[in-house]
Amino acid sequence: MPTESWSIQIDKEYLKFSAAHFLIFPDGSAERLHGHNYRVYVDLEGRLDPHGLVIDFKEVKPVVRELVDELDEHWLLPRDHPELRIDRRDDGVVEVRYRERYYAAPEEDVIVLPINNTSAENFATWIGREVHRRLAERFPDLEIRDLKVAVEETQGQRGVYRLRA
Ligand SMILES: Nc1nc2c(c(=O)[nH]1)N=C([C@H](O)[C@H](O)COP(=O)(O)OP(=O)(O)OP(=O)(O)O)CN2
Repeated sequence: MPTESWSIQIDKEYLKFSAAHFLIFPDGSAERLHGHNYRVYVDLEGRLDPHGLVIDFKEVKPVVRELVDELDEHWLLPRDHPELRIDRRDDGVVEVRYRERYYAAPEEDVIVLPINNTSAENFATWIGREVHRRLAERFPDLEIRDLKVAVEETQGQRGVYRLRA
């Protein structure tokens, strides 16, 4: 028996954020601190309502937009890496230590995310869970069957998170 499904896809040039990061590799080596213009893509599968909509694009885009705006122009740090230390000083400076490295930055420039490495996959995970949480909160009747969020770090390479209900 064939099954049918419906989804919306959001791929907008303005759904992007610029951020600094460094990735830590499995052998413990780490990239230099550098930045990317990340782009975010969202696919959402749900029930088709009597008006022929899964959900109005206009309801989803602001949720993604507010997330990318929150991340934009920050240094993104992983809270849960086992060897990276992040300390907030009383004078509003964040100190970051990784092995022999030491950095200090104003706390308003830094966002510490609940991830273990600043990979595109982990950014997609954090954004995907937040999109799901915020949509569920704002649209309690929305039935999300499948949500896919991709984060493109450099052109043509993306980390993808998928949540299936
Ligand atoms: N699975 C992942 N692998 C890598 C990630 C990641 O997020 N997930 N990230 C990086 C780097 O942070 C990096 O900035 C991208 O590196 P690279 O592949 O070298 O990117 P380029 O587009 O500059 O590479 P080209 O040589 O132009 O193809 C690394 N790996």
